[in-house]
This record gives sequence, C-alpha cells and structure tokens, in this order.
Amino acid sequence: MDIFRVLSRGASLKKSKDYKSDFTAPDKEKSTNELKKEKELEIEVDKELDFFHSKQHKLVKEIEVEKDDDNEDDESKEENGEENEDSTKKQKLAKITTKEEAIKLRIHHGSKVTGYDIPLPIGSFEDLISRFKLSKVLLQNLIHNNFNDPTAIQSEAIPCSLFGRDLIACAPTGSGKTLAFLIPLVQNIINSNKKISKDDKKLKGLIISPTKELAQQINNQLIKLTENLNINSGYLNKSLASKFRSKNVKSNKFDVIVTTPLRLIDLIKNETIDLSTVEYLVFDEADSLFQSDFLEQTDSILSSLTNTKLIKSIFSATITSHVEELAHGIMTDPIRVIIGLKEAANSSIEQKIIYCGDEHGKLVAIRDIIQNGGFKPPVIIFLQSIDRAKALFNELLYDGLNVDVIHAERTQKQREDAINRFKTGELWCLITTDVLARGIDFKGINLVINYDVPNSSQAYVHRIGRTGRAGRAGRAITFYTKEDTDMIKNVINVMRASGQTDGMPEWMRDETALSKLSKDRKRKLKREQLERGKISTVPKAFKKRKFRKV
Ligand SMILES: Nc1ncnc2c1ncn2[C@@H]1O[C@H](COP(=O)(O)OP(=O)(O)OP(=O)(O)O)[C@@H](O)[C@H]1O
Repeated sequence: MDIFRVLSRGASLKKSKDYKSDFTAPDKEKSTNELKKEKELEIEVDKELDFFHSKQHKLVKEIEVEKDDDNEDDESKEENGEENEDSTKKQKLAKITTKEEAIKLRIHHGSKVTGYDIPLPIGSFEDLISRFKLSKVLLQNLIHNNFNDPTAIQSEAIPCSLFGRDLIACAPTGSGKTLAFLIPLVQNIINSNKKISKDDKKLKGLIISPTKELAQQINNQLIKLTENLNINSGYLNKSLASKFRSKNVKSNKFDVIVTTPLRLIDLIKNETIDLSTVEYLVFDEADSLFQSDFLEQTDSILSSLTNTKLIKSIFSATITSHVEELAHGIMTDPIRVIIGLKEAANSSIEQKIIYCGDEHGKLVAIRDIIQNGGFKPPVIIFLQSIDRAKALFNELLYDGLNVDVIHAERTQKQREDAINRFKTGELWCLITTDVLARGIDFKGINLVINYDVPNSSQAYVHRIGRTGRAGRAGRAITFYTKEDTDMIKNVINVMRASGQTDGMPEWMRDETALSKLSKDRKRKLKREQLERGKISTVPKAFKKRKFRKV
C-alpha cells in the first residue's frame, strides 16, 4: 500500500484559490479514473492508519450524505427492495463474495466456523446493505457510535443470524459480541415491522443476561442502535416488572426485552408477560446461564417460548463442551463460530502471577504495586466474597486510595453510583466480587488485580477481560498463596494457552512441572469457597476514623 503517496499529498501549505481545502489539486485536472483510484486509495489508507476503527470511512460518509439528502425517499426505496445505483457502486469495496475470500478473512481473524450451509462472513458493515438490505438508519447509528468495521465475531455471527440460523458463538472478552447479536436482532425486527401495522406490533426479541448491570448495559447499547428506528426496548428492572405485574404495561409495548432470568420467571409465573410471540432469543454469557445454579431458570424460560419459528443464539467468551452439548439439545442445526482459542484469554492482556506466601503477603504486594507506580488507574480488584471485598476496601481506604466497593449487598443505587463515578474517572479503583466479572464494559481499564485466585479458568478469563477491550492493551495480576496450589493451575493453563508464560515463575513454564487438575477436582474447586485468613494489618483502633460501613 502506497501510504506515503497519500500522506505526502498536500504537504505544501501554499494554498492558491484553485486548491481545495485539503490542499489537493482541483478535480478538473484529474481524469475520472484517477479520481476513483485516489478515492479507493484514501479509504485503504484511512483503514490502515485507523487501528482502532475510530474514524468514519469516506465510503460510509458518502452513504450518510446521500441518506441525509433524501432521507424518506431512501427508506422507501429500501422498503421496495430498490437500490441506489451509485451507492451500490460504492458498496463494491470491502465485500466478501467468494469462498476463497472468506477463507482468507477467517485465517486473518483466527475464526473457526462449522456447521451446515454456512453463510459468507461480511467484510464491512456496508456489505450488509447489498447482501441483507441493512437499514441505512441502522448503518448510520453504527457509524455515529464509531462502529466503522465489524470485529471478527461480528463478521461471522451477523450473517448467520440474518439468515435465521441458530448460533453458538465464542469470542474473546471485549471483542464486540454484544453488537454481534444486537445488529441482526434489530434488522430482523425492522424487517418484521415492515410487514405489519403499528397496532399489531408484538414482543419479538428476548435477551437474557446473568446480571442486572449487564442487562442494563445491553439495553443502553440497544437504545443507541435503534435511534430513529421506532423500535422499543425495555430493561426489565424492578419498576418495569411491577408495571407488568399490575398490568399497566403489556408485552406488545416492546419489540425487545432485556432481562435477568429471575425477574422474567416471576412474570411468567404470574402470567403477566406473553412470550409466545418471541422469535429471537439470545443468551448472553450463556455458559453462566447454563451452569447448575441457573439451569432450572433457563429451562423454565425456554418452556415459555412456544413460537415454532424461534431462533436461538448463545454467546460467551468461554463455552465448555458441556455447555455446547446442552445448547445442541435446544437448537436446530446451529452454526458454531469460535474466534481465537477457546481456552485462552484476550491476547491484548499482559498476564502475571505473583506468589505472596500468605494473606499478609497479599497486602504487602498490593501496597508495593501502589508505591512503585504499577497501579495506573482505572483499576479493578476482584475478591472471592463480599466480606473480603469490604475488608480490602477499608484497608485501601485507610491508605488514602480513591476507592469504592461493589457487591450484591449494596443497593442498586449505590452500585450504579459507584459504576458511574468509576466510568467518569472520579473513582480510580473499584473493588468487587464476581458480580462485575462478566460482560461489563468499562472503557480503558489499565489493570485488573485478582486479589483472590478465581475458582475456575472461565472465571479468570472473564475477570481479566475487563481490561484489554476493543483492541486496547491491558494488564492482569493474580496473587496466590500457599493455599492456592490447586486453584492457580486454572490460571496457569489460561496463561499458557494465551502465550503468556513470561508472567509466571520460570519453573512453572515447563508443562510437566505441575500435575494436571482432574475434572472432579476442578468441579469441587468451582463449588467450594476456599477458607482464607483475615485481610487486616491495621489495628481497629487506628482505623476507626476512616472505617466505613459498606
Ligand atoms: N465494530 C466495532 N468497532 C469498534 N468498537 C466496537 C465494535 N464493536 C464493539 N465495539 C466496542 O468494543 C467494546 C467491547 O464490546 P462488547 O462489550 O460487546 O464485548 P464482548 O465481546 O461482549 O465482551 P465480554 O465477553 O466481556 O462480554 C465496547 O466498548 C464496544 O462499544
């Protein structure tokens, strides 16, 4: 790619009146062919230099301009299935049209796609316009939110769901799985709504998430994506659930509902929600929803979804073979998309483990990181229980750190406040339990500290996945003590699979150095909480003034 040709063009600041604002020569001096080539080159260069896809591509800008010029007309052409000839020409770029191109893209992305009759991936969001008549308003909403190019999982998952296929999708943390299920869901709803009158609208989409924070985050993303599309989505929080229970709200008020399992089951039991019209079902963080503590609830939701046309998708960064087996049991000919390695963490996270001996050693280690400049905010610290999260919070508060704590015993308001302060940078460090380990998208977290070793390799992948998101770099440090001899093996396995052996002591790098955990032992570790010593170095009398009840 001739990057320098384009970058050096217009380097002279002498600007005659014949020259355009970007200092390029006037168009009349160039042939149409030259101009076309130059435009294509600019788009390519834009893409090559725009590592985090933060710039709007010219191609897309042009589609937007056309749209703005003739908004209504375009939409009606779209409805009639007509296409604007000019924009079709422009859309020729970044298309995947052959199996060979698909193979190349899949090698580049590290994607493995299996199943019967697999559709070609997409090379760009614009590709969706010609192949699936993607709504231009939806494309505009993507661009306005700076989603310019599809990530690997989006390239594969979106066409599968638009073709109405059941889907098992596994891709690294922070790689854009949310949009991978929201874009086709929204487009499918746009298509269905075109065929009916406003009064006949019915609830069509259901998204299940294991935590309230994640459900709310998904709904926020959905609201941004559906701007000007006349699509109603609702996060089933306490207040909305009570409106359903008192029959002040009916299912057909919404096109999509995002919820945690228990809230929904409560309404199913009271027969105040009608799920028989739902056509698209997504289980986000599916492996957690298919684990024994959630399985009964998941099953009961599934039995209320009676529409024979129901399309099901499951998404997670960690999908075990047991979960896949369960998924196959409820799906029809699903397509399986795996991005990267199933057992690995996101490759942009630098992982390290630190041996601390005992509990006292952990406090010494964290203070050492703080004092030696390794604690670059924003930082998230994970602990195994609410009591331990509270105890560490009071220790670090005593040290004068700008810190807060989130756990299941804090009120929804306190949790939301802390999250907002953390997001705006007012708060530097958030201490939490596994309640925030999955799906939560804090932008630009620099460091995740596992103060307590997570109890499974999946929990480890999700916790450290709060950093290193959307192409950014991140760091993860895990403390371990003599009590963690078995538990740390889960972490070591993920580090090995992710090529991060530099972050472990040299003697551990040899694969034969540590005996493997049996399946039984892994299961036991997941179920039981390790007994740990108290977190405290400062006598209570000294702490009194700063001690806060949390
Ligand atoms: N196509 C895109 N271009 C640029 N940024 C994107 C794109 N798709 C998603 N993102 C951004 O990437 C970040 C991570 O996305 P998302 O939360 O969907 O990740 P995820 O794969 O679901 O992660 P997790 O497994 O932790 O739930 C978000 O901030 C999102 O806005």
